Amino acid sequence: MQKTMIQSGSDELRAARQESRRLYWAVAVFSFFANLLMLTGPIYMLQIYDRVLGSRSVETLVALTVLVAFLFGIMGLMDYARGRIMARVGARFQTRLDKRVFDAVVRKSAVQKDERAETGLADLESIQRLMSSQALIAVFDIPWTPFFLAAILIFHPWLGYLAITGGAILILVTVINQVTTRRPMARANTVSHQSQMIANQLREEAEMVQSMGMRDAAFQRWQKARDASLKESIHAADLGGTYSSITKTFRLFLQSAILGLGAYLVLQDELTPGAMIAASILLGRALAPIELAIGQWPVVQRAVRGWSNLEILLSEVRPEVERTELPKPESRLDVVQLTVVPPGEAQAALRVLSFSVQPGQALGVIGPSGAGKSTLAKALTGHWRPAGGKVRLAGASLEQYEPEALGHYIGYLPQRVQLFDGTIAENIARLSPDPDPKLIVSAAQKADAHEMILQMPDGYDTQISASSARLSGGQIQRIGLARALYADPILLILDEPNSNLDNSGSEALNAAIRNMKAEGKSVIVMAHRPGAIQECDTLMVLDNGVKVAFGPRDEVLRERVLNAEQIQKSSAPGGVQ
Ligand SMILES: Nc1ncnc2c1ncn2[C@@H]1O[C@H](COP(=O)(O)OP(=O)(O)OP(=O)(O)O)[C@@H](O)[C@H]1O
Repeated sequence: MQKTMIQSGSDELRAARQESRRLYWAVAVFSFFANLLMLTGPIYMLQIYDRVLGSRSVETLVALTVLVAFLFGIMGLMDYARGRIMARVGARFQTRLDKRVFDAVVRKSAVQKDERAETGLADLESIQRLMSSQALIAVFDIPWTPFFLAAILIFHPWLGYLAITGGAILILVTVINQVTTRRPMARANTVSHQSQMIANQLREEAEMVQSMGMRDAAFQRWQKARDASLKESIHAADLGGTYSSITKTFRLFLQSAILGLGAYLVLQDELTPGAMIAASILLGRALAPIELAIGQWPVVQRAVRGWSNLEILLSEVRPEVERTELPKPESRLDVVQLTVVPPGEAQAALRVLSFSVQPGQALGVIGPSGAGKSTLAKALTGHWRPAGGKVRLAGASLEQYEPEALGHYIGYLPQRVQLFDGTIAENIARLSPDPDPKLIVSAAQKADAHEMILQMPDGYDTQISASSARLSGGQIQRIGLARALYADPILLILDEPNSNLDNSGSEALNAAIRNMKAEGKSVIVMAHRPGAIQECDTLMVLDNGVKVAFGPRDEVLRERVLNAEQIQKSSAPGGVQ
């Protein structure tokens, strides 16, 4: 994606980060004092070797040690305080963006399966982890590295040169580490995510996998992805581990080397023993943040990847604009020259389709498989945006309504009903945190699900799972219908509503449609089975995304029967040419 195109997402992330500006300053101040107090150790050593050992004064030793203990105590407190602040900076960043990223993930996934949307929430968490990690604290310590190196330089130029060269080598290793491990780590992450996805899908469809004897084949498929993931992560871990071992060993060697060089300079009378020890401690301090950054590199890289994914996701899914609240509309639907192209497809699934549904009317939409019925349902619920034309509800196009409100005005029963982990009541109430029991029961009664629910072990409070293992297809469809009716919609869109219903279920469905009509509301039914269009006043026939017939139900049906007879006659031997 072009840099300019991800600008808005990038701005949003930066703005969220900027909100903790004051806390960063606080961390910087604490880091200043913590690092300043880091000098306690070297100064203590200087005093011990060059003063106490020379004067043999126990009082000085005790006084110095008490002072040092106090200063180390303060340093510990500073370090503890900045750690706590950074943990809160990370938490604040995540909380600030949780809703925005969650909305973007849901909105993006509702339209199309998208890898960035799949990892969106984990991406946000990875940034939070980095913000709360030692790696970010190291960022506040790194500016002190030159300062510590300069202090060594003051003790003796040779020691300074050795320290600077050592530091430069470590930084070089860090950069090489960054460059060489970025790709393998990203790859390891992608394949691990893929294998996880395969496992999830197989688990969700466990019943089918088991009953169709697919377990071995499924295992092999998963194992292939798992092996690839393992191979990549071993490769990434090997690389990362190599760099971390090199730096660790090199740093230890450097610490001895500086002591060796210091001892040589002491022998040459160019340095005091205290300065030799102090230089070694200072070197350790100077290089600690670099080593820490290398050790925490996977956290850094994951967060960097998370940041750039979120930049793109948030740029693609812009924040919802504030809309002027419209009154609850009357149930008049006008579809004008509607063209819909399914996401990721080049070809339109619905082409220049126009029709109207008046309050109190029910429209049936029929047509062969792939004709565009479900596509129409998705466009009418505002789920898929039109590539051309408009869908108007009481004169206003769907985009003018606030999406949450639109979800209440339009009740939708999708072709494949998916329930959530929770009670039946919570499912009917669309997971509302403040459900209305009267509305739940009334919706269930309208969907003829009330008696069925009462027969469940805990009635409305029966726990069901997303896989709906304890419910039959028809029961799921009835609960789905109750859910569609819960918010007292003015327009009901039913996609193959009776595919799993028995006779009494179909009758209840027709009663619900009749009820809606009597209340002056409208209904659109996408159907294969004639039972579902029994209550429809008008009928539309779709074929290959185009309206081929529209009119009063019986007229359209008669015409179709006549057409079919004519086609039959014409194809019969000796028929019309
Ligand atoms: N999510 C999608 N992504 C890409 N193309 C899609 C998607 N959903 C539907 N299509 C395409 O749109 C066209 C219409 O499909 P649609 O599901 O609307 O048909 P339908 O009339 O509901 O069929 P059925 O009666 O079998 O449910 C088909 O060619 C299909 O391939």
